Amino acid sequence: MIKYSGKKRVKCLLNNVLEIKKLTKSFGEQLVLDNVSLSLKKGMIYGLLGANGAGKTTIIKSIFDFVKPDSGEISLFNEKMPQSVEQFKKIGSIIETPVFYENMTVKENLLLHCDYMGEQFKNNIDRVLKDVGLFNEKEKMINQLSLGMKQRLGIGRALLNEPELLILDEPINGLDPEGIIDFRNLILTINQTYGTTVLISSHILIEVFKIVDRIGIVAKGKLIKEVSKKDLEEMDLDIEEYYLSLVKGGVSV
Ligand SMILES: Nc1ncnc2c1ncn2[C@@H]1O[C@H](COP(=O)(O)OP(=O)(O)OP(=O)(O)O)[C@@H](O)[C@H]1O
Repeated sequence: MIKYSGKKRVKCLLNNVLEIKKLTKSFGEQLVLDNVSLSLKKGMIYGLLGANGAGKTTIIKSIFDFVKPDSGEISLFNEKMPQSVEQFKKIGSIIETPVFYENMTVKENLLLHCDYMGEQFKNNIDRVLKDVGLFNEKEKMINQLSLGMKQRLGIGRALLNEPELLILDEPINGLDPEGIIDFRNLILTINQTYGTTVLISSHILIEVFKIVDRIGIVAKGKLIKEVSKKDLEEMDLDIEEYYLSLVKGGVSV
């Protein structure tokens, strides 16, 4: 099903692809990130889980330098920020709602993305469109797509450059049940085939939990807990109950 031209990457849980240390950010009086540290090893799928307004998007925007942290340090592929454009080209991303040129077709939008990311990725356009179920819509204008179709296209665009790191902010928002299942299978296949590292932020706990290796729970700007899925499963804990016990702060888990 998925056949990118990139070399098959070996899953290796040794190197940190992303490392965030003691990130702090305030907007005016509001402390939005409070000393957040986390790291993603190569090949890991990491779920950043938290309520609306918890700070997930601000963490992600800081990785791309769209938000300037007040303090802290971010390293991508073992290099400290600020990053070169070439480093960012190793990433595929969705940040908030994917934005497209509305008066261009699906295919034209992806071609434009390749102008920036690399001409060689034009060969991937048909494949990613098939992978996200939009091959038959490739000549449609963006303004003819439904919300869920735009979300699928955002996922396709994020995969176009055969990224080493995928950063997906709320990727399943707007997807129908079939779209969510397709998304899950697609991410797992890419991760297992190419060793692609994945960071997914979401407030849809159960769905994201199905595919992650590790979760970090963000509440009110703090990373209040990191735990591996394996450990949670061994403790026989339900992700929703676990999450609620942590954010309500009553139970020590
Ligand atoms: N540019 C900004 N100026 C002022 N406040 C901001 C700005 N960006 C985010 N915030 C505030 O920072 C807090 C965290 O927002 P953020 O978007 O990071 O949360 P989130 O966890 O991604 O939420 P959601 O799940 O709703 O997307 C919120 O209270 C938000 O209002």
